[in-house]
Amino acid sequence: MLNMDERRIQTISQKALQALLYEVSASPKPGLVDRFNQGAHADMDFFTFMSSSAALSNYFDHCVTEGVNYSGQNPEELFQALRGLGIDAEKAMFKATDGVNTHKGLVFSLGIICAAASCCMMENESESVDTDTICAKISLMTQGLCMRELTFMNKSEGLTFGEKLYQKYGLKGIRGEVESGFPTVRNYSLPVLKKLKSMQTLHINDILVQVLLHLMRVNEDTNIVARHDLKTLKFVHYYSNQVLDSGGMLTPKGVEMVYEMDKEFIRRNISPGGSADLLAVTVMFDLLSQMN
Ligand SMILES: CC(C)(COP(=O)(O)OP(=O)(O)OC[C@H]1O[C@@H](n2cnc3c(N)ncnc32)[C@H](O[C@H]2O[C@H](COP(=O)(O)OP(=O)(O)OP(=O)(O)O)[C@@H](O)[C@H]2O)[C@@H]1O)[C@@H](O)C(=O)NCCC(=O)NCCS
Ligand SMILES: Nc1ncnc2[nH]cnc12
Repeated sequence: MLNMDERRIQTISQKALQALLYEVSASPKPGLVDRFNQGAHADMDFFTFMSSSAALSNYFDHCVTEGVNYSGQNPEELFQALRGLGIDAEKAMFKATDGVNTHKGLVFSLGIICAAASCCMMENESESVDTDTICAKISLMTQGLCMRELTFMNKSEGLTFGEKLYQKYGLKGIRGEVESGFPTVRNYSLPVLKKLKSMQTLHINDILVQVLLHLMRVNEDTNIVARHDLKTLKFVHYYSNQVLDSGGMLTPKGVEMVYEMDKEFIRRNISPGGSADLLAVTVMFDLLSQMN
């Protein structure tokens, strides 16, 4: 039987599911799956993401519980306990999507955030916990991850894209983002989300697309580099800047440019999947910060 505090902590997993659903629903997202089209993806659509999200809901509950179980203990052990859950969740995702990778990045990122948030809430005996505290815990949980899995990796076969891209370009991808406590979210996208929400005139859909553009102009998205190269990543940064300079989702001209950008990305087969993931992470931190 859960007591009041534990029931409250369990709502963290609902926020993770909401973050997944908000991310895929925001439209139009250049090159990504959304309510309007499949973006630069032949093998998945909006409904694939619904199936995947539903399949992951139990996983987030388990991560929250693990965070509670490991409160007051070594954060690195909490991370190790999560990895088995993450691998099982990836299997559940692939089963629900007939083998398509919809949420691999978010299984990793949101799983860690769920566990870190519940762990911090238990340790601080508080009903809410701020983003900096959760991110500091995440850094402790994952410290040494890049060195262990990228710098001193000693396998030469069966490398994931993330591992190959580190070897080729030195990009740390999602591991670097997590180990540093999500600096791209804390420094760029979360302040933009909070500012746009405080204006109280914009629809949440347009706010989310605008936040995505801000992410796309700075994020070292290994998903783009895996399909293309560093030049294409620079092109995405440049293009996102141009659209934001015209106002993005905040002006009629900017909105026109976002639709044009979607067509151009589909034509060029560009999918900013890493930025989509960080959009969901941004939403998650915002929802957690409103929990009190
Ligand atoms: C630790 C792992 C998650 C790392 O996996 P990997 O070595 O593959 O690492 P990365 O490539 O660096 O990243 C994995 C996914 O993270 C997303 N991502 C990339 N860059 C960033 C970034 N800068 N910030 C945030 N997130 C980022 C990205 O996910 C999105 O893309 C996915 C689609 O990818 P894919 O199918 O490869 O690409 P497509 O182009 O669509 O394929 P084709 O159509 O061309 O065939 C999608 O999922 C988005 O979410 C990266 O893909 C992992 O290996 C691991 O350890 N897993 C075990 C589970 C675990 O430990 N869990 C821990 C529990 S907390
Ligand atoms: N909406 C989306 N479209 C394509 N890849 C994604 N990865 C995470 N969200 C995505």
